[in-house]
Amino acid sequence: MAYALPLHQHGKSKVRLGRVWRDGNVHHMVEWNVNTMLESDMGHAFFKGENTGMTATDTQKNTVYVVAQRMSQKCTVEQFAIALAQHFVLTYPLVSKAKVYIEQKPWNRVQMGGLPHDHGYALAGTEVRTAYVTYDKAGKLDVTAGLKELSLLKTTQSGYEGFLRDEYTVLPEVNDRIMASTVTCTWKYTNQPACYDAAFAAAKSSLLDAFLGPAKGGVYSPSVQYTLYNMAKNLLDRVPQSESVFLNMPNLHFIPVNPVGSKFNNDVYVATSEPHGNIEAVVTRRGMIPHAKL
Ligand SMILES: O=c1[nH]c(=O)c2[nH]c(=O)[nH]c2[nH]1
Repeated sequence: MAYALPLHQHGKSKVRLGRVWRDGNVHHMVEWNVNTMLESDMGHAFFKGENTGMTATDTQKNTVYVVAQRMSQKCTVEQFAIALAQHFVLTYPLVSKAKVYIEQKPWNRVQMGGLPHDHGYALAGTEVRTAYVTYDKAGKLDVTAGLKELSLLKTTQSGYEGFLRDEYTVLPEVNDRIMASTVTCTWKYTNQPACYDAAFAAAKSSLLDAFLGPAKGGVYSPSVQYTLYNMAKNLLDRVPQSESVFLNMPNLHFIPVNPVGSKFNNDVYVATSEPHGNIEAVVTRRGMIPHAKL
């Protein structure tokens, strides 16, 4: 039997990275999901099991981080994709064509009080507003408002230090890291607000303000736990009709990368969502009954 190999290619999929360019206190951040695919003169790998001259997919993944770091000026996803594709073709003699497909997450700089935040981002168009209502024969009405999938990120003003260390602990202590979360929050009303829309707007901005801090400079977070508690307190302060707040905040890790042949320079991160930390709490006004997790 004679066989043909009309197509072969190999690449790395879902190389997720964060890239931060720091211009003084003002930071620019992108999150990219990169997929590479190389067409190359590698028939011998298929026919004979010989890998000579093959650009391993692991090398392709490492190269994504290296080229991301080399983009020393803030660049577009197209410019990065061009640099990466050209690198593969110009570096490896057997590669005839590089195909680079990238998806960019819609992280947008948050506007706070009309000012662009120095280092605070929110994911566009993901947030869902929720309402949970019960009403019984005795005429008792309970209204629990909320939101979910509110994704927030800050490129600095976050750290995590002083935690228990034992033989299972390898996490380094840091006083500067990216903090990102997809917030779920519900709050139960003791009294019904005159306007649910206005109460919702106040609740949402209380969460954003406590997570990100002021547009200029932000606010330091020593942990997701501390920030979560401040977000809940802020909501209780600014929405006087609320009595109990539930918050769930996954800790979506951005892990510093040492690109091959170089060092982490507060610039390139592996963007992950699995596994992730998960922090949640109910915060009430003193004496109030906490509402159940929905
Ligand atoms: O803010 C954090 N809280 C944690 O509980 C935790 N655990 C961890 O590994 N990193 C972090 N960060």
